[in-house]
Parts: sequence; structure tokens; C-alpha cells
Amino acid sequence: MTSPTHQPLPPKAFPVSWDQFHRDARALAWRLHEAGPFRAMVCITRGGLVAAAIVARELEIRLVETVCISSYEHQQQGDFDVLKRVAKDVVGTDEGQGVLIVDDLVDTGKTAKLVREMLPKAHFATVYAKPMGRPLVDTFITEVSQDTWIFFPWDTGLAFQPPISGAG
Ligand SMILES: O=P(O)(O)OC[C@H]1O[C@H](OP(=O)(O)OP(=O)(O)O)[C@H](O)[C@@H]1O
Ligand code: HPA
Ligand SMILES: [Mg+2]
Repeated sequence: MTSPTHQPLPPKAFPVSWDQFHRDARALAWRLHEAGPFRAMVCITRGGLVAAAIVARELEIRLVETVCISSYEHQQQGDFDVLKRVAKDVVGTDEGQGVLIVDDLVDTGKTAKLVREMLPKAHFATVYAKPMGRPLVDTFITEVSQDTWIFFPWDTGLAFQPPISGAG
């Protein structure tokens, strides 16, 4: 269980639909096609699972491993919990050379830094990136500002939207 530190909540919202996520993850696969080939994929659960399925399908990657990390409690980052590390045969003898790491996004970059230490020579890819985490990522598709919270389709549902004018 994480113990959230009290950071200010991001004021801006960037909602992502299933359709948009699929298109962005597929765009990531197109970009990664140039950077490969990859002998295995490591996805960072849980957010990385959906992007990993789409990229693995596009790039014909059949060996898919997980690294299980938790740090956010709602929108607050707390202590890191590494629940499962990467299997030795996936790390290989050369520090993760030929491995593709996939996550949904990089925010502060703390998760990416932790996983990079496990696989220093792997290629790190995310669908979305915020400026603080961007230097940790080799390939990404869309950058959003640091004060934006990305709402993923698996965390959201259809809801009434009040009019922009504020009336009603
Ligand atoms: O760059 P950072 O500030 O470290 O944040 C990015 C990480 O935070 C989220 O995962 P989270 O820990 O919330 O777990 P989840 O994927 O299970 O939702 C997201 O999926 C990334 O893995
Ligand atoms: O902007 C975000 N959206 C969803 N999960 C996250 N985890 C860290 N940052 C974010
Ligand atoms: Mg995650």
C-alpha cells in the first residue's frame, strides 16, 4: 500500500477515449518498428498492459513479461512498491539489450528510472509523456504539460458535462 505525499493536484484534464488510445498506441508501434527488432517486451503494470497488447500485436512480439509496480493512490504519488521483478531469462546476459519496455505514460519519471535500472540497455517507450519524465523515454507519441492529468478510458465512463458557459 502506498502512503501518499500531499502534492498539488494537476488542474488540467486530458481525457482519452478507447479509440484515441488505440490510435496513439498503434502510432507508437509504427515508430518502434524503426527502432527494433525486439526479442521481448516488458510491460509495466497495470497501465502498460493495454498499450503492450496493442504494440505486441503490431510488432509480432510473443514474449511478453511484466514488472509490477505501484506508486499512485488516486492522483497522489506515494512510496514505490515493486511487487514483481523481471525474470532473469528476459533480462538476458546483456542488461536487457533487445528488450522493449512499455508503459502508458511517464509523469515524474520515477517509475521509468526504477525500471531502467533493472534493464539499462532496453528501449523504453510510452504512449504519453510529461516534461519531467520525457528524458527517461526513448520513444513516445504525445506530450502533455506537467500540470495535466491524463484520464484513461479504463478509469473513466460516460458522464454528463455541464455547458462551457456555466449556465444551467
Ligand atoms: O512517471 P511517474 O510519476 O512515476 O508515473 C508514471 C506511472 O504512474 C502510473 O502507474 P501507477 O503507479 O499509478 O500504477 P498503475 O499503472 O497500476 O495505475 C503510470 O501507469 C506509470 O506507470
Ligand atoms: O496523468 C496521469 N494519468 C493517469 N495516471 C497517472 N499516473 C501518473 N500520472 C498519471
Ligand atoms: Mg503504471
